[in-house]
Amino acid sequence: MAPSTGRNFPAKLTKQVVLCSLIAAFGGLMFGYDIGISGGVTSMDDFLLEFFPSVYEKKHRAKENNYCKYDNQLLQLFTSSLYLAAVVCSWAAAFCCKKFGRKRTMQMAAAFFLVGVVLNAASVNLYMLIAGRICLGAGIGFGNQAVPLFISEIASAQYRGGLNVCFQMLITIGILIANVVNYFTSNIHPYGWRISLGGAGFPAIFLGLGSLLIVETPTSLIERGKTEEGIKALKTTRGVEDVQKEYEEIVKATETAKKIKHPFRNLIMKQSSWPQLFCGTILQVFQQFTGINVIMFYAPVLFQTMGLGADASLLSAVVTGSINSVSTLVAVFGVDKFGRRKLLIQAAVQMLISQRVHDMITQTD
Ligand SMILES: OC[C@H]1O[C@](O)(CO)[C@@H](O)[C@@H]1O
Repeated sequence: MAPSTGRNFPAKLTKQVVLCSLIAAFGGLMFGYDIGISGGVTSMDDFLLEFFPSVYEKKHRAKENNYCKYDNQLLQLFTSSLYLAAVVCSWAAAFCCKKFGRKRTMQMAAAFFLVGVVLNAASVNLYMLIAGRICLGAGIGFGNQAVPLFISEIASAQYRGGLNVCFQMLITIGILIANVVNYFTSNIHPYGWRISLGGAGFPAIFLGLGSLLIVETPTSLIERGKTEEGIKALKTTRGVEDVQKEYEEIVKATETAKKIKHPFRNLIMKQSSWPQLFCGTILQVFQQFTGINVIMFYAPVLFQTMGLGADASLLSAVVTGSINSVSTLVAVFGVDKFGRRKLLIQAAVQMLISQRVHDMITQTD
C-alpha cells in the first residue's frame, strides 16, 4: 500500500479499510437490488395473478389503452412503501448512528433486510408483501444513513472519495443484478417472482455477517467517549503510529459539534452556511428530480406499456442498468483524479443533451 498524506495527516490505504469499506458498501448492493427488482416483479403475470388479479385482467384486456394497465394504488404501494419506510427510518437511524455507533446501525440494517426478504419471498397475501417492503425500507433507511458515514470516517481523506463512490457503484450493480435476475426468473412459473424477491437475501446475509467483522470508526468511538479504543482504531485504520494530529482534530470537531444546541436552526439562520446548505440540498434534490428513479423503478413496466414484449422489456432494463453501472465505474476512478466539480458539470451536460434527445424522439412519435 502506498503511504501518502492527506490534509497533513499521515495515512496509508490499509487492507482493513478496503475490506471494511467493501463490506459496508454491500448496503448499497442491497439498496440497488431493491430499486431494480420491483419493476420487473410487478410486470410478471404470476405475481399479478397472485396479488393483483384486477391488474392482470386489465393488462391482458385493455389493449385500447396501454397507459392504464398498471393503474392500481395498491400495486404502487408495493413499490413506494419501501421508500416511505426508508424516509421515516433514516431519522431513527441518524439517532442510532450517534448513540450506538455506525457498526451497530449497519447490523440493525442487515436485521431489517433479512426479515423483509423472508416476508417478501414467502408472501401469501398482500399484508405480508407490504410488511416485507416496509422492513426492507427500514433496512435501507438504516443502511443508507450508516454506510456513507462509516466509509467517510474509516477512510483517510485522500481515499475517501474513491471508497465512498464504491457505495454508489454497488447501488448500480445491485440494480443491474436485479434486472438480470428478473429477466431469468420471469420464465420460471409460477414462483419466479419469489426467487427475485428472495435474491435480496444474499446481500443481506453478506452485510449481516460482514458487519460482525468490521471495526467501528475512530470518530464514532471518540465521539462516544471511548478515547483509548478510538486512538487504537485510528492507528490500525491509518496504518501509522503517529495519529496525534488527526486525533486532536477529531476531538476538536466533536467538541464543536457538541456545543451546537440546535444544528438545523443554526444551519438555516447562519448566513455563512447558506452556500454549503444550498449546494448540498440542491445537488441531492435535483439528482432525484432528473427522474432517474422513474426509469430505475419502472423500466420493465414502462417498456411494456410502450408496447415491447415481456422479455424485451426486461432485457431493455438490463441495458439501462448496464449503462448506469459503467458510468458509475468512470466516477469511481475519476472522482479523486478529476475532482467532484468537473465530473458533476460534465454529468449535467450529458443529462441535458440526453433529455433533449429523448424529448425530440418522443415528440416525433
Ligand atoms: O444510479 C442511480 C441510482 O442512484 C441513486 O440516485 C442513489 O444515489 C438512486 O436514487 C438511483 O436509483
